[in-house]
Amino acid sequence: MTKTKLYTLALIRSNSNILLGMKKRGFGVGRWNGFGGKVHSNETVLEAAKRELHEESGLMVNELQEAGTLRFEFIGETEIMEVHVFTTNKFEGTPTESEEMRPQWFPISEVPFDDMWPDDILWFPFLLKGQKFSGYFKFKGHSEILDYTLEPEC
Ligand SMILES: CNc1nc2c(ncn2C)c(=O)[nH]1
Repeated sequence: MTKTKLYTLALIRSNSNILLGMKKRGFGVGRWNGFGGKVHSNETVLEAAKRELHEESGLMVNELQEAGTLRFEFIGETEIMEVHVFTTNKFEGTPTESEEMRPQWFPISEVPFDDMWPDDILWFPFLLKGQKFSGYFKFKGHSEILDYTLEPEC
């Protein structure tokens, strides 16, 4: 019986740059990614997104725009990861390295997809255009996508 677990992912923009973090440990270690994590039972998805962003990057935000939803299945695992993706270009603070993440600004034209989750290159164009999206990815291990669906959502 598969169960869905909620996660958040926040991508912060500033002009033509995007803030990514190098994951220093745990799930996705060694890859650049947005900032996020698990949703606790006593908080909303939006509250979790803001909390995780601050914990991992030091940035504070008042608002986050919903950018899309990604669901991940990993062959052999019963949990479906449901990742709620957010974005904003309004934030306070300076990106600060945490135990989890080493933040770095990248020009949009230089997003290091080769060192990111393999699905990112597929849905980033929707994010960058401000087109909401919904995707489902079936992974074998952490680097092979067996199949996927990805569509714009209004
Ligand atoms: C499995 N692919 C994937 N997983 C992510 C991502 N961000 C957070 N998590 C847990 C991502 O971009 N791709």
